Amino acid sequence: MDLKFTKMHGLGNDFMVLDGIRQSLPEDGPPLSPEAMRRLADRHFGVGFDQLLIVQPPRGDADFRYRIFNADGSEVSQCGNGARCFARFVRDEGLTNKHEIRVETANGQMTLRLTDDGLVTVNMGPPRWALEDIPFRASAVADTYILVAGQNAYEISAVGLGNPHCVMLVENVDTAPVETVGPLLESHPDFPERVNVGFMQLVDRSHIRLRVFERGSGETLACGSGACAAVVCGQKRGLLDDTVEVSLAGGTLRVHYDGTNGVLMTGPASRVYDGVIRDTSGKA
Ligand SMILES: N[C@H](CCC[C@H](N)C(=O)O)C(=O)O
Repeated sequence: MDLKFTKMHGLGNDFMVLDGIRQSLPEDGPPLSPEAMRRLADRHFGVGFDQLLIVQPPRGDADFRYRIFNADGSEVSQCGNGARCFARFVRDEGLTNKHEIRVETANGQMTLRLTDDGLVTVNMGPPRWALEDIPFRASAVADTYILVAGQNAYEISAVGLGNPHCVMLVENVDTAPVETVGPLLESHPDFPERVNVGFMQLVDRSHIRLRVFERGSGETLACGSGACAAVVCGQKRGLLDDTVEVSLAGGTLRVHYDGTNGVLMTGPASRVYDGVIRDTSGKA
């Protein structure tokens, strides 16, 4: 079965986008076997991607259904950079002529707005601080927690943006222990569904630098939900203003949250090429 796809990225966080409207994909469950997805995610044996995104017809009153799989084959319910690419894809493909698009995810609805400057603003919904909504095992909700891992203790904040995030402050992201502490905390037992791990450097009250070790994909060049998580955690600690520029390895996102409505994330969405998978067994 040939499978058409489009390769896209949001600030270098890259995606394989499958059109589940004009080609038939399973209504639920993975579109391919987890081993086939992992193979296709490989940057030598496959297409190479951080996440696989699926565009599907809505089940309720939204415009589309939006599903997300990490490079390790795990299905998740949020991807901020992917949401911008989703909006760009459905517009470019003529699947909608709307500028404001409502998508349903496993976590509820999100609104994506394409603006005339070619950027996309995603309303990521409100931050979830309740422990069971992250999910995170702690004795009570707090601004920061001490997470013991290996021989060390780390001061982190924890928040849900439709997916779980922990965020720590670092002096300089360039020297942050992302490669070692990232995987250690990603699978920490206090995060029963694992967690995305953000390393945040404060530049000033309206500018941070950020690196994210993503659950199920490793360090990425950018993480949209991670940028939102870092900003709201910084705000909760009284360190950041309502609108913050987030500088990531792949570029800059703008995040706005003033305690009302939802967390608004604005940035670009790029289309790279279209392709066809001839062999979806994952053995090619
Ligand atoms: N790795 C994430 C999903 C992708 C998030 C990221 N690519 C974004 O832009 O938000 C998770 O397992 O929750």
